[in-house]
Amino acid sequence: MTDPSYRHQILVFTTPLIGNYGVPSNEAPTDGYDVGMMLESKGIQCAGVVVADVADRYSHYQAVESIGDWCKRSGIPGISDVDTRAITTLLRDQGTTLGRLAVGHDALGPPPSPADYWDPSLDNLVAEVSTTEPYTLNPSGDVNIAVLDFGAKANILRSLVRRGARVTVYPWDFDFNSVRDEYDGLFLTNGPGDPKHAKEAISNVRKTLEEWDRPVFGICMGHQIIGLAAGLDAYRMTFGNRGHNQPVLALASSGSILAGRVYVTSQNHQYALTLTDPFPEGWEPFFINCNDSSVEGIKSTAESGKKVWGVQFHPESAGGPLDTIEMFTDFIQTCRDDKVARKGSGSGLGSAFADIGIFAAAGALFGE
Ligand SMILES: NC(=O)CC[C@H](N)C(=O)O
Repeated sequence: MTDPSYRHQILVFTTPLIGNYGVPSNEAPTDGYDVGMMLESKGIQCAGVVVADVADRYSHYQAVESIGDWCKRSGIPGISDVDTRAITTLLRDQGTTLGRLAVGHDALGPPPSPADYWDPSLDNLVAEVSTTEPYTLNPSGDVNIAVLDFGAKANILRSLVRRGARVTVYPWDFDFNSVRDEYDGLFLTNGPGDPKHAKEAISNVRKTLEEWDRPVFGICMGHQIIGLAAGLDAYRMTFGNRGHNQPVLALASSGSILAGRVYVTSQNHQYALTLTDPFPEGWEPFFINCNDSSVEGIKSTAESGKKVWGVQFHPESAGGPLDTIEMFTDFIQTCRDDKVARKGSGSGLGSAFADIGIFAAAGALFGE
């Protein structure tokens, strides 16, 4: 509910009982990074919630209020005691659709005309959720990472900072090219809506990809922006991919140590990059979704001399499986090795991201 990529969406929960753990406080971050402790952003981002059975009585040692009180305090409507199985069946047949919440007379009266609905996908939602001012987290970090904020989930920022990075977050339309030489790497975040609306970001990132050879990593919207900047197209999916159990295959052709294995991932997206053959020069597909064969990742080819990766899924997955969390470790380590190599004190460091072995330290997967 607090993932900014869900901005303006009504969420229908398929789990029948919602709210029994209550809602935790996001205040007083004890991790010191000032992105909040628990939630994925400062508050509820979705437009409404639909649940079968809402728990008014909650029980969890970290809970401070019920989901009902939280929604009320946030001005977000919720509806319960509806048959979410029937709604899910409908959505699974016709795909994601425009909708409204109505009770009493409103629900019984004549349905609104299509013109009464606002389609959020027609607007640039990124501009609504991005930071308006740059800010820096962990100023003493040893590797300098710039983040373009399309609606960042807090756990992306936590995942960068926890690995020792100094992180400066810029508004979505900031031209990173004006400061790029100060940075060891660029990160592009997730974000809501149709990626094609973020035109300024696409053209800025295109320039970066053409002229800069330091590491770039993008997640979800960030991956779509990299793809559009690289010359791929994007389309609106009928169903989108959501939930915490989306299987993705690392393609054998990617030449990566990950190749040929399937990872379970957390996802929330409605748009996807179009799979073309051939891919634009200098690029190759990295991951493919095992359920619907959609593009789940792209990377720069070894021959291109670049170190750029985009993944449609969420390696930072809060909550969700941690199969791919080490992509953050490898991104930061690649930036660090690259920095050392640039300073001339490295010897053969800066090996390609995908070859370091995302899963080399299997134990670390469980240490996160
Ligand atoms: N989580 C995301 O970044 C979503 C990306 C984009 N808004 C989509 O729906 O495809």
